[in-house]
Amino acid sequence: MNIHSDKILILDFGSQYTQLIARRVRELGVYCELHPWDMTDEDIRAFAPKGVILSGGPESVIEPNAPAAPQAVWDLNVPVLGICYGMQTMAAQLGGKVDPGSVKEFGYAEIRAHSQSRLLKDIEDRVNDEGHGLLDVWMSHGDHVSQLPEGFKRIASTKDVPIAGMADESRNYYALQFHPEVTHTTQGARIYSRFLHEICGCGDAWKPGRIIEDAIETVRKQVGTSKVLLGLSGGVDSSVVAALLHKAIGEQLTCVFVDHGLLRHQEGDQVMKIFADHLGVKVIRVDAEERFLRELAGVSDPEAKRKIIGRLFVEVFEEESAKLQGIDFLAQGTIYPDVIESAGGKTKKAHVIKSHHNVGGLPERMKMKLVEPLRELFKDEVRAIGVELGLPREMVYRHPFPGPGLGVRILGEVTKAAADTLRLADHIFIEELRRSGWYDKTSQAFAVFLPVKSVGVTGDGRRYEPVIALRAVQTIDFMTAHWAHLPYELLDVCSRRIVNEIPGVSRVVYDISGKPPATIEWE
Ligand SMILES: Nc1ncnc2c1ncn2[C@@H]1O[C@H](COP(=O)(O)OP(=O)(O)OP(=O)(O)O)[C@@H](O)[C@H]1O
Ligand SMILES: O=c1[nH]c(=O)c2[nH+]cn([C@@H]3O[C@H](COP(=O)(O)O)[C@@H](O)[C@H]3O)c2[nH]1
Ligand SMILES: NC(=O)CC[C@H](N)C(=O)O
Ligand SMILES: [Mg+2]
Repeated sequence: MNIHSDKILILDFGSQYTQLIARRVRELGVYCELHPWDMTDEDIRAFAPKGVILSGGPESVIEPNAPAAPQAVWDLNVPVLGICYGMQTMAAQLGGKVDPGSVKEFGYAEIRAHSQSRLLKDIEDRVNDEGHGLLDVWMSHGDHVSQLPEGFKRIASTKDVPIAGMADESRNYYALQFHPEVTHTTQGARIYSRFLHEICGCGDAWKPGRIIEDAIETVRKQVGTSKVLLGLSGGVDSSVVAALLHKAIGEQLTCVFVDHGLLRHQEGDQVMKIFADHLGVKVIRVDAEERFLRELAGVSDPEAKRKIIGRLFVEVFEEESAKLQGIDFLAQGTIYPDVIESAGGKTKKAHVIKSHHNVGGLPERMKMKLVEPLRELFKDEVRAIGVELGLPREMVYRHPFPGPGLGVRILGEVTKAAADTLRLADHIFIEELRRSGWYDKTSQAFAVFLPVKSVGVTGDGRRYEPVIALRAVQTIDFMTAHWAHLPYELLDVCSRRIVNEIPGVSRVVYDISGKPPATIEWE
């Protein structure tokens, strides 16, 4: 069976949890795609899902012109599951009624499951005296369904909301006011499994091993006997693409790894060791440190620095591909959140906060076709595939590292001396995070070089040297982030080691800014 043959369509009404729904569905072995709620009827029919999930959302169905599910959803003759707003719009569209509640439910709630529902049958945390199942769930709503549509029965209630779940089993329509996709809803995965596997009849073919087989087949068909070029950074996404393409097309793949002198401690050697030595991948290491540093000399504006680095990346790639000749394809590590975000981005009028370096500007000018084997995958799936392909865990689970590297972590002008100092400080910080078990509890952590001098005293001597700032954040999608509350003892060890082991540092500070208002990188 094809891994894409059983697929679920998730229509996004703007909930904070929509991506989480998609991840839960994927974890249960079912392929799904997430599309905006106003997807056209034609596209929905063409997608041919085995079931549809309507997400939650911030709007109220009571307002005029509130978002609604397209007609095709009701005409497809497949099961539909409405979550929160999805339940409310289902009720409103099929002839029921939704009212603003006098009691709003945010957070924990206890659900009482009502008898005979195919969706919730025997799924419970506890049973009450009358034999009804009770579930601990997570709620986040103001409105509620006050009158069931024709043909529906109530399948769940809370003490404040009489209709917290409903179903029309003859048509396979189900709806829940709570969010089964969040981990606080302890039976959430079982509820989704019931919907996907039993009600929609989906299999569980979407698994790392099968995804790899499928991707290999697709790449081979697409590429034929042509040559493919991949920019390999040693980061998670491009590393997994390299391992996958190596398996799919072997010698037809050439990777270009640009050592711009702004990499982490011994990173260049590590990348070469893993890919060229162990995995036998063809990797060209371009030593471009001098060129990058020369062009960056005297430049201190963050955007100007980013633009220079971006341009140099493109130049290096162009030069290398010209040398190789006959390259028809450019491989990229585009992943599903990139696709979702750039689709949403078309209508958004966002400010440019910082221009992320982008190898995506390359293909059109180089007339190469794109190979993007990770386009459908979330980061956790990319990681699972990386492990399956035999990449070392440390590489697959490492924190992301921006393309411009230390260039945006040395504030102001970038110099070799600053890069060397920062590399050492960063290395100490990461080493201590790993030692203490905090590396895996943070999403990204690094050191920043601040070119302000401050006075210190070591032994009996005076120091007048720059400052190192440490930053560690916890985040799911890197769009918002909390600063990590690292233990004082850990910060203490890092601070002492950095000042003792690196002569060019007088002082260490810890960044306690969230995003927003700050960004994760300092420039
Ligand atoms: N030093 C480099 N040499 C060659 N290509 C690079 C380099 N740095 C970045 N790239 C290219 O830019 C792309 C985007 O970088 P990005 O940091 O977003 O992804 P990544 O490095 O693959 O993974 P991660 O997000 O885990 O760091 C990479 O996939 C890679 O193709
Ligand atoms: O490949 C990249 N090229 C870039 O130019 C770039 N700038 C920021 N980042 C990474 O993006 C995430 C969010 O960072 P900010 O909060 O600083 O915008 C964080 O994970 C950053 O490390 C980049 N990644
Ligand atoms: N999380 C949701 O989907 C909320 C739905 C709707 N906005 C309400 O407040 O009831
Ligand atoms: Mg990277």
